[in-house]
Amino acid sequence: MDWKNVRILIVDDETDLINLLVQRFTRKGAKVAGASSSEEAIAELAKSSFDIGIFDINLPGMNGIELLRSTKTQYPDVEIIMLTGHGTVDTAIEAMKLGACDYLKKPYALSELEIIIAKALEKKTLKEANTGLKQALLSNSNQFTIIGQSQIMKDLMELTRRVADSDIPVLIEGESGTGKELIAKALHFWSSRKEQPFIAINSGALPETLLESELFGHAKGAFTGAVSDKKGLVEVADHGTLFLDEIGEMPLALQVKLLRFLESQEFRRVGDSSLRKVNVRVVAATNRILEEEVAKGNFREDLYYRLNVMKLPVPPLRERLDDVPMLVEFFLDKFGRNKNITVTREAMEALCSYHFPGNVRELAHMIERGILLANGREIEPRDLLIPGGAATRRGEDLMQAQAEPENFISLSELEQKYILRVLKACKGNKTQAAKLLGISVRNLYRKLEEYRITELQNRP
Ligand SMILES: Nc1ncnc2c1ncn2[C@@H]1O[C@H](COP(=O)(O)OP(=O)(O)OP(=O)(O)O)[C@@H](O)[C@H]1O
Repeated sequence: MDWKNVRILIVDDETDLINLLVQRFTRKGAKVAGASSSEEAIAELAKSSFDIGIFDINLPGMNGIELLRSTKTQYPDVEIIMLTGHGTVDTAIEAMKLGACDYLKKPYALSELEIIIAKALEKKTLKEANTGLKQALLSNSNQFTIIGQSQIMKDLMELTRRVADSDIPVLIEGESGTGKELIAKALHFWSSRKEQPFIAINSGALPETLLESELFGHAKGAFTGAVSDKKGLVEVADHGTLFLDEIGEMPLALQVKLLRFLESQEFRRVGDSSLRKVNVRVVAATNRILEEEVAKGNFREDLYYRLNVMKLPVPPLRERLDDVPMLVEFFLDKFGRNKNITVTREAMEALCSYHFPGNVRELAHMIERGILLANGREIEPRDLLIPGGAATRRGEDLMQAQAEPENFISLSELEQKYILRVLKACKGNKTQAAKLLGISVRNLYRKLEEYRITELQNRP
């Protein structure tokens, strides 16, 4: 095995052992860091990137399993080997379920550990080679979390589980950012195909000819630049799942070929006459209403009916606002790196009354940015940069001024008018007004004072 530049993180509370391993692996050419607690390990992981993590299960404070869980969520590409003590085989099995690539019982011979490292590295290299597939995204990570306690999400999860193991194609419909790719992953990782590849490709990202050769492969010389035979993604995904994102954008000519493939699992590489057969489960997603695309002539009706046999509609976030608090907690954990960052009640209220045109993706970005802007303190509504405050959706009319320059007013004048208007709508209730404006009550009072609005309000 070539140890050159392999980046390894060793986490063990026995510093002598760390030193021994650091010396040994560094001599071989690896770049090695050591940490004697999970907290130190988290800091190391934030500082530099690693290929392999070797974690002792028994660590003081946050234990190795928790460290594994957190690392796999934040840095899924790190391959992790767990070191276990006596009687912790159950924990080792749990670790494997959580995404550890292997485990070793203490005491162990160094040569044993080196073999396991070599295997982990091989696995990682293989994954990376696959990831290199042009325009395709290969995600072997079975580490995904779908948050959703609302009835509508529970029903969707239930349906997803029920259809996961069937081979029929599935159509996932939903607005952008609702979590369609997560549902596609769930369909794969909750099925018996889970050990096989999950290949995702955006059907709208490539011109027709390139997309065809990506999907079905090509023979050497099939077109300029086809310097060798190339497997299509349907072959790479053999026995696994092929996820066709943005299916509504697929060129019509290719839709015919896809339909043929769905019916027979047979295809021909571009420029090659031999018929090939694979076993692939196809999952497609769209943020368009395909039925409308069919009516407009942009999508083939026969393909639509084939895909529509099993449809999973993913609801927009505004239709399941009761999921917002849990999602907020989830993203605080994810982006806050266990620093226990919280949001103020006002911020949570502002989030719970926002309409999220960008759905869960927008919420994730808001929290990530909020953590940055709050810089260690509790996240307030202003840190979330909710577009125009929560009330904008109903305040659109203020934007409808005639386009003549003389009709426009200054921002502060607009703010003043807007605050007054919201206050009036809330019958003077400042808590409610602040909520609609997406600011804290304190901030509202500050603005009222600044604009002397109380006086204005009291005018006859
Ligand atoms: N229910 C959920 N729980 C946790 N994270 C979620 C959930 N839904 C979406 N996300 C996160 O939001 C982001 C967007 O989700 P995803 O990419 O699956 O959406 P999409 O519907 O496929 O979007 P697009 O149509 O734009 O491709 C991702 O980071 C995803 O992990």
